[in-house]
Amino acid sequence: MSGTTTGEAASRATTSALRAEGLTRVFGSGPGQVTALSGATLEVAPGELLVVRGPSGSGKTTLLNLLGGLDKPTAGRVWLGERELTALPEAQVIAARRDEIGYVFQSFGLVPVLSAAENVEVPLRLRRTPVAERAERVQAALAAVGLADHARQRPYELSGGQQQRVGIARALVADPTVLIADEPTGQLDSATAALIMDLVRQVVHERAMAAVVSTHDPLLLQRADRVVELRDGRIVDQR
Ligand SMILES: Nc1ncnc2c1ncn2[C@@H]1O[C@H](COP(=O)(O)OP(=O)(O)OP(=O)(O)O)[C@@H](O)[C@H]1O
Repeated sequence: MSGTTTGEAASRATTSALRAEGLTRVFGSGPGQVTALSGATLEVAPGELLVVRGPSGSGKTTLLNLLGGLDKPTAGRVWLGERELTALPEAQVIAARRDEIGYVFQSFGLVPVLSAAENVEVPLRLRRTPVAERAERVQAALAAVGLADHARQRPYELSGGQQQRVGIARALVADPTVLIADEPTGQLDSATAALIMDLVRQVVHERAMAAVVSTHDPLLLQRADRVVELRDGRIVDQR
């Protein structure tokens, strides 16, 4: 029989898609040193939407960048499923970002000269998905965000909400296990923001992704399965 510790580790491995322990990030050195994040511990289950809230400068972007493997912590660890992301060599971190994590950005991050479909296709090109498979997956991802009829349009021909739908389709197309979205509604009016959060919630639940979404907007908190509140780089509330 396995001991308690092994049993706990096994059950955690099966229930949490993303986990962080004691995450700390210090920028700079000397008198200008800033502790952007201090000792953040959290976990996110598959199909769970975790919203990170907090005032400007509280450390939301710093936390999301660390969880998504876009930055390295000064101290602390991140696990992606059973693998410790923070212990992997850089090439494997890049592969994990490409294969297992979808990102959505506040400013959408679309390539202006590419159509909606070509933007959504980018992660599949990076993964060297066979050409024959790509078109089908791109169309399915656009349909999932309600943009099946906008595949050929360029970003400037789409509204802000539609552009963010393209951003979400791009994040979904490679079937990641984790979704990281930093202020995905920050550039949208409140009605569009609510629709985008509803969409994020729907796809996260349908596809059993572990999602971490940051927001300033208190109205969006009701879409969360769980909320983490940051103040001055510390988690002050988790519920
Ligand atoms: N690269 C960096 N170099 C120095 N300081 C940084 C850097 N990135 C963030 N900081 C500082 O760390 C703190 C947390 O910043 P962060 O961007 O994570 O906050 P935030 O909650 O996402 O803010 P906002 O809501 O305004 O985007 C701030 O004091 C910020 O100035």
